[in-house]
Amino acid sequence: MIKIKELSKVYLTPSQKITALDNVSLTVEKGEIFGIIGLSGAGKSTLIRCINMLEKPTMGSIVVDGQEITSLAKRELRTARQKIGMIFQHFNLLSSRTVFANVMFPLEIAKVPRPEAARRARELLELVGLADKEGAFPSQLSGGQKQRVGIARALANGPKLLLSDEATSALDPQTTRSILKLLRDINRKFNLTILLITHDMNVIKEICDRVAVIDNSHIVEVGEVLKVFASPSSPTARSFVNTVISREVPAELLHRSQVQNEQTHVKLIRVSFIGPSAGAPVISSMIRQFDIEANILYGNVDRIKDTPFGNLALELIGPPGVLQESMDYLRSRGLEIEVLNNA
Ligand SMILES: Nc1ncnc2c1ncn2[C@@H]1O[C@H](COP(=O)(O)OP(=O)(O)OP(=O)(O)O)[C@@H](O)[C@H]1O
Repeated sequence: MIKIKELSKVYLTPSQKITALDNVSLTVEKGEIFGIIGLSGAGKSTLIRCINMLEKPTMGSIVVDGQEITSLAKRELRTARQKIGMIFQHFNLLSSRTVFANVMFPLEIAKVPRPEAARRARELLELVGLADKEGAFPSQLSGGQKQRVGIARALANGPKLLLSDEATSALDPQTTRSILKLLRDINRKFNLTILLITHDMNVIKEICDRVAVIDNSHIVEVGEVLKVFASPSSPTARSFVNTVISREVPAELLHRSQVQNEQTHVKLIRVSFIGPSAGAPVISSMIRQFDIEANILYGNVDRIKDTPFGNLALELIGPPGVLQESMDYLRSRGLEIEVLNNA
């Protein structure tokens, strides 16, 4: 649905040259919810504005739904934009228009005949759960309701792609969850591709299929959300994952000696497991099979989208060869293992 190749964006200000995106390549598949996460200033908004054709890239190519958008003429640009819906952090509703008239707005611009436009606007308000608010003005709505209007408006022209620019950042956690659930329902119902940018790893965890981590104008990691949570490979991804799930092992445990004596070593490992194959039976069968001692230091089970995701820190004590065999065994059963006291 989106193919970005070697995209760069440099802003020229009177005093300096700012590279907001540097050689970014990325593919978003049709029907997926793709999240881009990064700290403030990383380049997220610039990326979404390039995809939305609000910003012209300095270099590189962006293909949306088979069409190269970086070289479109004005008229083609208008038509291409109608295939892309967008929702915003601060909703961007027209305050002088009612809820109904806000949803009608893009349909008026697209010159859809009024009866058809009105039917579509009402259908969309029904879809977002605001059928009873069509005569209200934005100032009479809560934040969550305003974003629902924003979503209805973004869907008015039947876009193939929905872009979300920090759409839940101004909302409380409960409202955030309800808006994310609505986005997921819409994604499933219409097989609509959603690209969202956020600085909140909870948003990624809640609804995204894949995530790209952007740091300092570069994409530093891309992968399935479960995979990135289980084994983040870049320091930036690791610190985002740590904001959501506790993966920290107390320093005093990390610095304990690895060697009790020649025959008895200590390995501190982190085990991650994904899906219904909970880790516990695998761990207990490891303990039965190998002559080692295993102490659980901490453990938790979380959910990423609908999939259970567990994290366990274990201290394994035994002969070095047997420790290695037991870790190989865990890996052979599909668990991710990270040795924490390798120093
Ligand atoms: N119009 C502009 N002119 C000059 N510099 C800009 C412009 N827009 C963005 N920048 C700069 O480009 C870099 C990336 O900004 P961008 O807004 O894309 O980051 P971001 O990840 O979206 O941050 P935030 O989460 O704070 O919105 C920053 O250094 C920013 O100051």
